[in-house]
Amino acid sequence: MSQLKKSWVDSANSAETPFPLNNLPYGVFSTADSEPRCGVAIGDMILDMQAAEEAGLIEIGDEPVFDVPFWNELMELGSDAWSALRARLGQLLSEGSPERDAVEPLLVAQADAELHMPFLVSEYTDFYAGRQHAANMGAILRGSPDLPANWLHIPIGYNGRASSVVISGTPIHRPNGQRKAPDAEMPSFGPSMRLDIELEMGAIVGKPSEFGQPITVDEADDMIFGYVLLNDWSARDIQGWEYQPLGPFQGKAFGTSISPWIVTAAALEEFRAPTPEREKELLPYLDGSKDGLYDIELQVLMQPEGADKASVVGETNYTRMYYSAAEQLCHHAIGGCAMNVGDLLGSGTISGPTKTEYGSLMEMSWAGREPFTLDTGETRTFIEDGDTLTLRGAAKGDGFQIGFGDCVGQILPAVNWPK
Ligand SMILES: O=C(O)/C=C/C(=O)CC(=O)CC(=O)O
Ligand SMILES: [Ca+2]
Ligand SMILES: [Mg+2]
Repeated sequence: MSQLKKSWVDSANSAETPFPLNNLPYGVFSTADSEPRCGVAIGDMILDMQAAEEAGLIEIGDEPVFDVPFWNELMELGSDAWSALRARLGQLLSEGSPERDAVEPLLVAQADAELHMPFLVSEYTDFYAGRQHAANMGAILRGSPDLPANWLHIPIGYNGRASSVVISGTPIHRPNGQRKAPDAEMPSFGPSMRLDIELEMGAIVGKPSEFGQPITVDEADDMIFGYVLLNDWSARDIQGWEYQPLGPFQGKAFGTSISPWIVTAAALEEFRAPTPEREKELLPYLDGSKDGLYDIELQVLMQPEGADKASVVGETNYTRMYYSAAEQLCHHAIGGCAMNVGDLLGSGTISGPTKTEYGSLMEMSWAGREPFTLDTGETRTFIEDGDTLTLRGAAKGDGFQIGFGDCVGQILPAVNWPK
């Protein structure tokens, strides 16, 4: 395990900062006097990449890459460019850099910046690859923790909506929709009464695959540019009524929040961890040579409106997944589906074996039957209007961490309908 890499940016040299030189995550920011532009987080500052490129400090490719407010153009240049940029940023920002005087004026305080979507989401797919989550959902909804017959063989997924993916901090209206109580004769329309979160990691595809051409798990692994935290907000009552037999639709289409910084696969490399032992051997096309998960500690926090602090309601680790993002991506493309730069893959809800490790309120409250208590003394089953939900994550190294930046969303009341 490497050590903290020292930077001349003082705030980057602590065990507490999510953004030491070891991390260098990619985001998009604006300030009172600048439009959205690409930036790299370092300590409590952001390096303005557009300004760095204009100043000739960054030269990647033949044409400007940072004249646009998203990271897709860098991704499109391929993995040699990804490595070259990371190495160059390391030079510019490391302790003793001869270029410090040129770089320092291009730093902006994170406190003065607003963060925006770091990349253009091409398409969004969500998986169902957390074993404990799948067992819990079976127990709650179908009376048995037994997994569906295909579960140990296929990373199950559904195609979501890129248009529903939003940056951390975006408020989410409680969705209206159709739902039907089990004993009701007819469905009714109105605000979801079972509004939930899903704790997930999002993998970002940075290299395309060709239409009609399958890929291997190792190729898929190389295609992943980086990761974000992902909250797949879910309306359980809408979902429960609509999703048989074709899968989630409106119940998961009203908002999916992501954390603001793309943490690169390169920064996470030393935190690789294996998938759990296979209970059923996977078909050979799903074999890969690398450990496909990462040791990333994850938390879910909940804060009612007006409460002075958030309560930790769940804590788990990305290593709880059964399938890796590379396996999911390989499976996604195996029949010939083209994968594009900017595709976002949700891992599926991450839950561990004990109640404190559950990644959704559905599980924490066992479908509303067992309310849980916040530090404020209030109880919850599902989300109430005004509640703020936060996902937090970091890979913990020896004296440093690779943090993601929080993935935050507050729930607003449903929009009136009919208007
Ligand atoms: O098991 C069910 O009936 C429902 C499962 C989910 O809603 C989970 C889902 O959307 C995929 C995931 O995030 O794991
Ligand atoms: Ca999900
Ligand atoms: Mg360009």
